[in-house]
Amino acid sequence: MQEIILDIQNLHKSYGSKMALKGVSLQINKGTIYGLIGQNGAGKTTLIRILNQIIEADRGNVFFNGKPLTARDIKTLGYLPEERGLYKNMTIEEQALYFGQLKGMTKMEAKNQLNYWLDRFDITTWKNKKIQDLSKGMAQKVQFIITVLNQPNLLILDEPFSGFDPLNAQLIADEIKNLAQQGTTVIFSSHRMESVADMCDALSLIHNGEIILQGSISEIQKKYAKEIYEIHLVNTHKEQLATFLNNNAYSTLIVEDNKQELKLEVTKVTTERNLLQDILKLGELKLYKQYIPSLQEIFIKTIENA
Ligand SMILES: Nc1ncnc2c1ncn2[C@@H]1O[C@H](COP(=O)(O)OP(=O)(O)OP(=O)(O)O)[C@@H](O)[C@H]1O
Repeated sequence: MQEIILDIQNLHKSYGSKMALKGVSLQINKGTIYGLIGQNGAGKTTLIRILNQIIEADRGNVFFNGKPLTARDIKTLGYLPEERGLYKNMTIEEQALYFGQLKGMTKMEAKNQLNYWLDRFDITTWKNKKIQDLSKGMAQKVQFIITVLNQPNLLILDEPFSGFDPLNAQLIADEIKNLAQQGTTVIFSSHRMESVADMCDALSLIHNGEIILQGSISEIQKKYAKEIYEIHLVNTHKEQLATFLNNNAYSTLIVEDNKQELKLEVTKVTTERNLLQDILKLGELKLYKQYIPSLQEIFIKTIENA
């Protein structure tokens, strides 16, 4: 059975009259990568700041490993904030020792972990470089190392790929997946919806402080895939087509009608009718395919309908 590591119940948070979170609840299983997705201003950072205890919720509960989340748990968290915070005048090693010790590591533990990661990324020669001498992407890599240095149980990453070129973004993505495989639970927050499908096992889509879509990626895709069909027909019977279009059992969009071929996108509104039988009356079938929308399409439609 899956073990729930984080149980967030009915969180509310307002800034003055602005309600940033309006009753957010979600559960995250241990060792999974969980996406927090939403447009700018949706409430993602507010939720993350509550988890990191930078701010307090007005109402609601957070349970970590079955117990209320407290300041003690901070040492077992890793947080990569959207606004990165490294000391420009410190060397990478000084930085690692400083942040490692803040998280309760000994100097030796911090050094060992730093060496492990520098070696893993093949950048051992960087150890005594100052942050001010690094490129933006190099500094991002160091920030990632600092975040995972204490081998956190829960890793919270806010837009982890911003500032990385595609190659380095892939490198970091692989490391995140690797950590999850070893048992680290990862919260991955992003407004870039396309990067989520590849990374996450499950997600919550937040819109105006509320969760409007939630579940595992496969559940979400299955749910949306069920009802939509891509259909191409030739030699269409116009009258029967008109009847079909007016049939309440389907919502039909004509994608293209180029005389030779009619392309339809049909959504089943009820399960009572047999779509294939109905379609076969309309003409000669060239394509009948269940349409699986991309996550990004699902998100955009869900937000539009919210
Ligand atoms: N300190 C604050 N004071 C007042 N309003 C705030 C404050 N922080 C956030 N907000 C408001 O709360 C809402 C949620 O903001 P939040 O930063 O949580 O969104 P987000 O999903 O992280 O957005 P982004 O993707 O742009 O980082 C927004 O309307 C924002 O303007």
